[in-house]
Amino acid sequence: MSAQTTPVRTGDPRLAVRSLSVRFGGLSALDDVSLDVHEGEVVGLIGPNGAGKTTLFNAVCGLVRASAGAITVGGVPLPPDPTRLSARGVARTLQGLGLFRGLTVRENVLAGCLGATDPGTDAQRQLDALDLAAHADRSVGDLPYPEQKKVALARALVAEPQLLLLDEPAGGLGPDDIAALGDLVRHTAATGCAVLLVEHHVDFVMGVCDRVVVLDFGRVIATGTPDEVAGDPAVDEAYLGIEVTTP
Ligand SMILES: Nc1ncnc2c1ncn2[C@@H]1O[C@H](COP(=O)(O)OP(=O)(O)OP(=O)(O)O)[C@@H](O)[C@H]1O
Repeated sequence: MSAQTTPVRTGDPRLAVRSLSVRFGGLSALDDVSLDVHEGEVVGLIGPNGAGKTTLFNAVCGLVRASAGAITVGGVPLPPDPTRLSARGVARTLQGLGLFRGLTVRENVLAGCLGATDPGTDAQRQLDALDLAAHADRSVGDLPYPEQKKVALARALVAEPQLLLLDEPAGGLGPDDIAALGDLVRHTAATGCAVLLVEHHVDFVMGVCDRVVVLDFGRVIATGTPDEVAGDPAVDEAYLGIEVTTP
């Protein structure tokens, strides 16, 4: 079977990152990074530890200041204030869980409903959609880890974001939960949401993403469909740890 080729996308991207650089003192965490995520598209952002993936998420969320470059959502520059992101249709999950452990499942989901006109109804709809309703009034810390990951997703999805940033959503999950997660990510994209996904689980990334962007030492070293990226020797060398020899 021939490799997929990158589809030609028309129209403005939902997320546009242009020539973004972020420095921490003398360290260049991101260097001239550009990427797009379109409506209905799932883009994977992969790379070795320390490549700059979380820094890019933090820059999109206004948590770190760029030294150069621009970020727009829906063609409009993001406000520097991270507390206003949900009003701009941006939601994010965190590495690990990032849940309020002292609160119930429902209360955690309600935390994603800031500014909603009917947060109780929205939260219930999302709890039902992710099969969490039976646990709604339990303390979130009492749930098994995969269910807690689902609560974190529910909190991000409840406001029906236009741009969803997922930071290692498959981390700590077994094969069945990862398969269900893949279905959920594809379903979310099918509603028109643009999804940017940071993940170390390569099989998951290759199975769920339309395109993949590979970072190494803060720079984009490859971009394309999963097939294109998987066949790129620079990616094998930098990310998969395979030594590439030339004949
Ligand atoms: N607040 C910070 N202050 C100083 N250096 C930082 C800060 N945040 C990240 N870094 C550095 O920036 C580089 C990129 O880190 P980042 O966390 O974005 O990488 P990553 O690709 O997300 O890694 P991982 O896969 O391990 O999560 C690393 O060298 C890291 O040590």
